[in-house]
Amino acid sequence: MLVDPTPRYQHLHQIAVSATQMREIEDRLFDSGMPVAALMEKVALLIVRRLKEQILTQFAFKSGAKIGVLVGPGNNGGDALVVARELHFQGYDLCLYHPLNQFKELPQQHFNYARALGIAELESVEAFSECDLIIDGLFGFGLEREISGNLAQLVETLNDWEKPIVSIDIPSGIHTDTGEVLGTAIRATHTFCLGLWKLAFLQDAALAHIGKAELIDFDIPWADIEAVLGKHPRLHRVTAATVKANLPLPRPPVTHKYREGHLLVVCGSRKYAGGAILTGLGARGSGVGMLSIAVPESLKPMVVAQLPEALTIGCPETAEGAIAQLPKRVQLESYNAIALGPGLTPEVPSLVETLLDTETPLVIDADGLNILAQLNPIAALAKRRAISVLTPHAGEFKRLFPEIKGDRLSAVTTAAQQSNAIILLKGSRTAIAHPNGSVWVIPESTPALARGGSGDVLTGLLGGLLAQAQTRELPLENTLATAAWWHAQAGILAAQERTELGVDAYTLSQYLIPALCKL
Ligand SMILES: NC(=O)C1=CN([C@@H]2O[C@H](COP(=O)(O)OP(=O)(O)OC[C@H]3O[C@@H](n4cnc5c(N)ncnc54)[C@H](OP(=O)(O)O)[C@@H]3O)[C@@H](O)[C@H]2O)[C@@H](O)CC1
Ligand SMILES: Nc1ncnc2c1ncn2[C@@H]1O[C@H](COP(=O)(O)OP(=O)(O)O)[C@@H](O)[C@H]1O
Ligand SMILES: [K+]
Repeated sequence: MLVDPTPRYQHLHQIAVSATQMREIEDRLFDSGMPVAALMEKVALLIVRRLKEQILTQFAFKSGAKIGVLVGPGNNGGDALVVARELHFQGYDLCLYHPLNQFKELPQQHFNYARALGIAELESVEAFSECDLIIDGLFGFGLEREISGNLAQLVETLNDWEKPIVSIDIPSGIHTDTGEVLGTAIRATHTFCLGLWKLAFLQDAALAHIGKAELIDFDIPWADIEAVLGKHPRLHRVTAATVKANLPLPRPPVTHKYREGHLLVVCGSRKYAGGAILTGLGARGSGVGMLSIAVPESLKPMVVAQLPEALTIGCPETAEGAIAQLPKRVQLESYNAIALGPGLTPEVPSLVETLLDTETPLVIDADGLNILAQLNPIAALAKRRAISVLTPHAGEFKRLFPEIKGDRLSAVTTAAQQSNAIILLKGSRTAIAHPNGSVWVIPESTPALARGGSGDVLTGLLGGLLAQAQTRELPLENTLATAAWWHAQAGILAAQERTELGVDAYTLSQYLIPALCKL
């Protein structure tokens, strides 16, 4: 079974669908006998309820407030017309604008009734300038081509006013799957996503348009979801519920430090010493049983001062102060995981080649990725027998996989399949793709993390959890998703307490444990 219907709410938030999948699921509902008009009515009433609870109270709109409704030709417009009718009955001052003259049959009926009720119809969008709130029911998941000409102008005019805009299902102009702006798109302050999360809500490209997002559950039967997505959906929205079941907690009462994972961090150079410290602090936050840190010999006293619990390995260094090689006594196979990259400098490719040759799971970041990019990454990774987790940001991703184009979710999926490695593509909505095709996305984060060093903390945290997962036999996919979710939550908590400007990478590492306590 994909889902147990009892905790519906939890499971509903762990999946997301494409426009095609949504249409297939809806068709199953209609084929089973649910009347389209009844569903539209139900959805619209749920929207009205949340509008009143959330938005109309938030902006202290009394009944009588003026609300403009932008109505499109399809069912998205139909939803908007039912919402308009209900708000009209509840005493709000409604006006409609429908820029396209044709309607599908059901929206046409709702339009006729709205007209019969005397709801005002506007000749142009300009009159919306007097509205307190605008509802966007222009296009939903049926939009397939670019918005252009007068329609595009209209959308831009609405955006320029910077009024509160509530989009129904998806901001009009956003591609439901890729999140791309098709010509132009509504910049909503709130979006009510209907039924199931659409992929666009997990794409960086759409985020500036979505505003605050909320899912409106209209009781799609699980059997229909499962029939379309399969028993094991490939796309996972990572939530607190995913994570709770996959932390290396509680620890067994009888254990010892090596049974709780031994991570080797290979990071830092004289030029970029901080990378080693931040990666070490991320690893410390993971609770890993034993932490070893290999750094250039000259950095050893600094690392000992910052991370006294770690076993610090001083390495021979180049004239520039990069690690030249690992000391011979270091047995790479004795570690449960190795995290490498932050602060290494691109100077010594042979170091990365040595690490790639091991049969120990690797987390590769930053300069580790830059070196890998020069080595023909696909060939280098194909030779590996153990797990490789690559953690590129968008720039590093391009250097590693210059041929792969397309939206973030499909690009990261392709990269994992081509390279036979796990690719964690960092960004506002970090996505982790596995060679078997499954993708895990972190749906909630904070721009406070857009700051030098936050990725280094993630590398350490990932490495530490991966090492623990190896000894505790925790599921790999869930473990990596847990690390990325936890990192984002630490950022969110730190930003709540210290503002988005108060989340430097060191501070972020100090919020890992408080974020866990909150969970
Ligand atoms: N089924 C249900 O009861 C439920 C459905 N729901 C709601 O239905 C929505 C999906 O409805 P939908 O399939 O009717 O598509 P929608 O997004 O309204 O737009 C399609 C229309 O726009 C037109 N058009 C497209 N692009 C255009 C362009 N660039 N410029 C101009 N025109 C363009 C296109 O024209 P055509 O391509 O056919 O020429 C077509 O007429 C969904 O998002 C949700 O809100 C939910 O409430 C759940 C219950
Ligand atoms: N706008 C954003 N919203 C949420 N998270 C972000 C945003 N920008 C960056 N991040 C996160 O911050 C981290 C930055 O990592 P990275 O780019 O490697 O920086 P560095 O190498 O300086 O540590 C990643 O985890 C990324 O997902
Ligand atoms: K819309």
